[in-house]
Amino acid sequence: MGCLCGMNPLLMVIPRRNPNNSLLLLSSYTDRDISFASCRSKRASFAASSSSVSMAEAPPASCSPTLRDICRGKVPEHIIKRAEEIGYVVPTDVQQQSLPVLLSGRDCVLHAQTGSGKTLAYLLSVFSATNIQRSAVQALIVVPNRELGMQVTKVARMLSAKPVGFEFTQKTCTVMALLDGGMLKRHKSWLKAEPPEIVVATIASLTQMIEKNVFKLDTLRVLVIDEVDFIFSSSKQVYSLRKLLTSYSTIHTRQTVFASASIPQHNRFLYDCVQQKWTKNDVVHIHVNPIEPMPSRLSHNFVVCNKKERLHILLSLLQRDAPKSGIIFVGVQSEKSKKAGKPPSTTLVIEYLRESYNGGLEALLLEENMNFNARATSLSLATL
Ligand SMILES: Nc1ncnc2c1ncn2[C@@H]1O[C@H](COP(=O)(O)OP(=O)(O)OP(=O)(O)O)[C@@H](O)[C@H]1O
Repeated sequence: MGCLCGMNPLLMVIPRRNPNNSLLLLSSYTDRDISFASCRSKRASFAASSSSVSMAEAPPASCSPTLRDICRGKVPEHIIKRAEEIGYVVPTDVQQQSLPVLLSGRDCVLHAQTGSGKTLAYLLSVFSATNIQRSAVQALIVVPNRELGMQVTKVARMLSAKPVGFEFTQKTCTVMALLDGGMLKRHKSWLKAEPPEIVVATIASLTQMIEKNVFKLDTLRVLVIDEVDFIFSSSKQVYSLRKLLTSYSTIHTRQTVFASASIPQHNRFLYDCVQQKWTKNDVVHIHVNPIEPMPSRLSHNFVVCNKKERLHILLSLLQRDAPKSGIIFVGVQSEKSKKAGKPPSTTLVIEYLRESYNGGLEALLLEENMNFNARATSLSLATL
């Protein structure tokens, strides 16, 4: 990696010899609520990941199935429509590989990095198994903490809302969040009076409700354990989780889904799943390997130069290393320059490189001094 510094760090290029070159920056997005533009970038990075599940070779990108293609006939039409409305059209790698398995009703271990789209994959499966005509808890999603629970609930509620202009007379699916610190009293009466179809719960709140006999899991059709590694690493939660998996409900009447970014000793975990009767014998492990966040070796070079030379030095570095892609950090435009009606620094850099650089380069331009979220939403991609 080459880095060129003037008075402030300014420019960074990632040379061709780094096999993950264009992925370094993209793989750093982990925020769940980033804009769709950055989600798309993120998904671009998934193309390089691989899976351990043996499936028919993925079709070429041009004829890759859409989420609608995969979910047609299995997931209710209003949910598919709503997903499209939100912007979920093209499946991520993990969704493409797991949805056929999940929608067939088989037990599944979803093992893919944070932000790869596991939540949407299991939620679509939950909606496919939920019968809206039946007022009973049919799906339970267990999360390690309140924060994750709130995020999952939000996505589930977003998906179950009525799509714009959709002719729909029946009621929509109800999603209850049973999270630590919540108003459990109110939930208690809600659960008794009109049971929701989907419950998102932390293991502590859930156990409390089950032990107080407020609700039973005999109508359960899908059980999802999200961030399973986290739950299993906490001795407080593990006892209740084991009970949930084997005593409060049974593998014979439910589909079981485990999701996690990391599952240490995953072969051992899969073995335990079957041995301990947490899942059925034919559980499928969908493993989408994480992209190496960094190459194994980094070399950091920098050039000290004065302000006027910066663009010229950047050009020399590009010509020397001929990178396929690069991240260019650009100084923020000064108020004086803005008032003078000059174009922003990002435009100047792109224009200069377009005119002077002959090699092909996919460049991401980032303005310095931005916080993470501002960077995620303001990334401008230029192909030179
Ligand atoms: N098919 C899709 N198209 C567009 N955006 C998507 C798609 N699937 C997921 N996303 C977006 O990608 C982001 C990450 O997805 P998600 O939260 O499902 O990942 P995850 O694998 O469950 O992450 P974690 O390990 O943190 O639970 C979210 O902002 C989500 O809205």
